[in-house]
Amino acid sequence: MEPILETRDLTVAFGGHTAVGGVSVKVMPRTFTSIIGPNGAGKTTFFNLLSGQLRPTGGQVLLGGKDITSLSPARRTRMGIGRSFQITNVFPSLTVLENVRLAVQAQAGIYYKLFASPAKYAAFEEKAHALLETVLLKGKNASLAKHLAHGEKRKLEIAMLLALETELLLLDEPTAGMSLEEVPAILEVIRKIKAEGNRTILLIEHKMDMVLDLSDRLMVLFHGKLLAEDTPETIMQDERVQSAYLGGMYDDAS
Ligand SMILES: Nc1ncnc2c1ncn2[C@@H]1O[C@H](COP(=O)(O)OP(=O)(O)OP(=O)(O)O)[C@@H](O)[C@H]1O
Repeated sequence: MEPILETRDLTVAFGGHTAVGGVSVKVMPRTFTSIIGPNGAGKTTFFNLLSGQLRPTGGQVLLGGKDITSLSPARRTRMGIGRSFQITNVFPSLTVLENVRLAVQAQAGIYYKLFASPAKYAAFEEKAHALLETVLLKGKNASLAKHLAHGEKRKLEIAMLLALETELLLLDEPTAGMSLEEVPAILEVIRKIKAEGNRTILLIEHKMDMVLDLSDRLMVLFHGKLLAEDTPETIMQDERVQSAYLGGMYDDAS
């Protein structure tokens, strides 16, 4: 099987500082890969290189075997890379359902005509309902987005990301800023998306219990370099990873 995503010697330097250095990985379709590493290891920068927010100073990004290194973020989204912050806006004064319906409409290419036709409108709304069910936010359909709790807002963002229907999902710390009580709900949402089985998911996450629960593969970034890439079992026994742990790699974990 061909990898859906591949990086070859991917590198970006800011001034004299190499934030991501020579990272070569292959991600197989419909797998779940978590990217771990301490603060400043280059995880978000690596995502920026995949989604096109940043251009590398060296190396390549390939999607389905095609070199996409010079393509814009919008082109990459159309080709199948979805990243949560690419959603331009959660409209705070619209309801949860309206926000997701607009994301569904945008994916269908209907931006300006709010009511294209009653049949289409009903189909968009039905899809929005289904997405809200996936992210366990159905009870909040009628709430205004601005009234959601932080964890619920993240769920809304995930529903809007799913509306893009990209095969690849880049999730950058979906539990960031959440209270401990909110974390299990997000874990359940991600588990559910994984169980649907039709996506390739890359997750940046510090919460190791969550990472071990979800991942088929782990990538460990350390000072911008790929320290290891393997199954969670092998990674957890890897001496280099262990010494990185002992060296305080996860001091910041919560
Ligand atoms: N636009 C930029 N200009 C200069 N330096 C940058 C830029 N973006 C990232 N860096 C630097 O690159 C390094 C990697 O940062 P990055 O945010 O990718 O780390 P991270 O692994 O995602 O960390 P965290 O876990 O804290 O989110 C850091 O030293 C950061 O300061």
